[in-house]
Amino acid sequence: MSAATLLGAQAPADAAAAREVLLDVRAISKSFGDRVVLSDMSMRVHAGEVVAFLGANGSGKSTTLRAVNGLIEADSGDITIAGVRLSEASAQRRAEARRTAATVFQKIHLVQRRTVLQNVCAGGFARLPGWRSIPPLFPRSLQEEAMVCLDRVGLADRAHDRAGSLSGGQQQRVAIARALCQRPRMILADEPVSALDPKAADDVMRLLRRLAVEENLGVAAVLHQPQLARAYADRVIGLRGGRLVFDSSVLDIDDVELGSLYL
Ligand SMILES: Nc1ncnc2c1ncn2[C@@H]1O[C@H](COP(=O)(O)OP(=O)(O)OP(=O)(O)O)[C@@H](O)[C@H]1O
Repeated sequence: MSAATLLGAQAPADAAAAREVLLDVRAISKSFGDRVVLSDMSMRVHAGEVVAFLGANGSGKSTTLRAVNGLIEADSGDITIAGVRLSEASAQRRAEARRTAATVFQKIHLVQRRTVLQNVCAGGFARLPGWRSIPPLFPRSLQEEAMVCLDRVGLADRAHDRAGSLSGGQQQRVAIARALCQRPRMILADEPVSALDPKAADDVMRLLRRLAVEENLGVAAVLHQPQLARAYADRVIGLRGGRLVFDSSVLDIDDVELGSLYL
């Protein structure tokens, strides 16, 4: 039995169809100069599911997530986040919608000399317009909320330690707590486990799956390990050369198809 099955059965595709759509990407394309890196890419993320992006280096996985979180803008196509169609929304509505999708990166970017709690509070502060840097003191209510977020990732007992004293896997869980402090509906994780050892990678993936199953968050994670997708995702999106190759329930896809992405 896979770890994901223990945490909650991986949903068949028709179950996902009945859930709320948190992210709807329709036919987006993106070029850098004359280089097309994403063509007609479409995908959805539903509440309560983990979607894994797989594909060789340069296949467009991160570009898709960046078009969602606003680090880049797609050249064409449509993105709807939490019911807000970005192309038709005001700049303020677009920013609000994008804040419902918190991003976690491979490079963890905690302020190492600050405490774990202060780093998590920064996620709550990021909800405020005009936020730039971590202030020395956070309001008590925000500290309490940050403690709850740390508890959700199993690190409340490390709240007052310096972030730099934690292991890589623990720091990634703190980064996820910081993302939770933004009160997202969805977590976009761009290679969240690529820098971690196998045990820490499992811990982080198990946490993301638990947040989906128990808290109804949507999770979209770029992964380089097909076996982690198989263990922890409900759906797998395969990309090759900026094009969607498949979008399947993990129950319907075999190792040959997964492996073919890397040929
Ligand atoms: N800002 C940019 N300017 C120019 N080219 C870019 C830019 N961002 C990405 N690219 C190119 O777009 C292509 C797709 O990149 P992307 O990061 O989406 O791939 P990926 O599937 O996430 O790959 P990897 O697994 O290596 O991270 C790559 O060839 C990359 O070099």
